[in-house]
This record gives sequence, structure tokens and C-alpha cells, in this order.
Amino acid sequence: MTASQHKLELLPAVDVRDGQAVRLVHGESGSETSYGSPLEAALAWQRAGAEWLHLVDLDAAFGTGDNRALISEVARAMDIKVELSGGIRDDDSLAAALATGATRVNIGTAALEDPEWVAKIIAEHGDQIAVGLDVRGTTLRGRGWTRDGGDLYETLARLDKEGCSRYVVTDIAKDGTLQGPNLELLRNVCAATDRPVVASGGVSSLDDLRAIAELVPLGVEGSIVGKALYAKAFTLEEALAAVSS
Ligand SMILES: O=C(O)c1ccccc1NCC(=O)[C@H](O)[C@H](O)COP(=O)(O)O
Repeated sequence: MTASQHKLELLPAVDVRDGQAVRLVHGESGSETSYGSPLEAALAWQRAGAEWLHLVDLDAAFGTGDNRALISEVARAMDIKVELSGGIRDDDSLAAALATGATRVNIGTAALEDPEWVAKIIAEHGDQIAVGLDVRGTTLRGRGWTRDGGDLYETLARLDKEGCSRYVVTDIAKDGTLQGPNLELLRNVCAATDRPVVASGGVSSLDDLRAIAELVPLGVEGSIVGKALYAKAFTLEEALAAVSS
């Protein structure tokens, strides 16, 4: 492995609810703190040197409407790669997500509830499709993280067989809490699949990012960072520098 292959990708997050950039605690609807314009937030991460943006339509994820036009405006304004997530569950929402020019889209609930459709879109769109594995313990959660959706490792084995190219792994208990990532979960998922893993949830410090970067040789490719950036625990420039070697 070369030095650059060891580099952890960072994906600053912009989660959108009711037209605003927000942060949630444990992904729970109603726990949000607002941080203003999603476009301004996304442009700020781009200016700070981000190579990726993780852009989430929380209303679409929770089934409380959607922010489709705004999400599209933000994604189209970016010169950097965009990972789009939240409520992509059928042909219509997938077509809208891909039409934004997003580099990849993250499928959550549908991977649990509509395995045939997900196998079909993986076959059609290859690595433009990532699957979000949102877990409590080893149980997956769907529908904006409000419903149980089966066993993590059984689902992982099925998706691997179907050719899924990448997983975005979130420990819901850690998400938005600044309590540190679940490194054991990341290690266990990496041991169970040969596909790249994007870590999500709980990053609180530069040391957390360095600890996730240590898992790159095991298969962790990137880390989403949300609350820590908005809470100014560190800057994105500091985070990029911390994982660049
Ligand atoms: O990504 C989704 O589809 C989603 C659905 C429902 C609730 C939350 C969802 N995503 C949240 C995120 O991706 C967070 O931005 C990310 O986990 C960052 O977490 P943190 O660094 O702990 O703020």
C-alpha cells in the first residue's frame, strides 16, 4: 500500500431538515440544532479543502416531506464529490438523487425492506450505490432509524453477494453525541467484508480521526464528520491535516 492509499477520506456532513442545516442527537427527529443555510455550510466545507460532501435529506429519511430542490441546488453548486443520503427508496427518488450529479448515493431503508430493488440498482449503477448500515448493537435500523431491519452481518453477506461496492456504517448510539466512534464495530464490519467502509457517527476530536485512520489498512476508506465541525471541536483544515499522512 502506498502512502496515499493510507489516507483517510473526510466527508463533512450537511444534514438538511425543513430547509436548514441541522445536527441531530442519535438521529432522532426533534433533537435538531439549526446551523442555518445548507448551501453556505456546504460551500464553507468546500472552501476549507473538503474533497467530499456528505449531504442528507432528513425529511426524506423521516418521511416528513423532502428538501429535493434545495438538495439538488447544493449538490449542483459543489465542485467536489457529493455523497447523497436520506429517503432514496424507489426509482423516482433514485433518479432525482442521481440527476443532481452526486458521485454516489447512499441507500438505507430500501436495502432492508426492498432487497430485490436494491440488487437491481446495484447491478445497474455499480459504485454509484453505497449502502448505509445504521446499527444499534448488531441490529440494523431503517426508516429514519426508527424501525428494526434485521441482523447486520446477515444483511452484509447478502449485499456482498449482490455486488454492493461500499458501506457507510453508523453506530446510532454514537451519532451526534461527540462520544467517539465505535471502532470495534468498524473493525468487525471490515473483518466481515472486503468492500470499503465509510465510518459515521460520534467523531469528537482529531484523535478520533487518527484512530479511524489507523483502520484504513483494514478497509476503512473514509469518515463522515458532523457535530464536531459544527461545535468547532476542530476545524476542517485541522482534520484534513491530521489524516493526511
Ligand atoms: O444518512 C441518513 O440517511 C440519515 C437518516 C436518518 C438520520 C440521520 C441520517 N444521517 C446522519 C448522518 O449521516 C450524520 O451526518 C453523520 O452520522 C455524522 O454524525 P456526527 O459526526 O456524530 O454528527
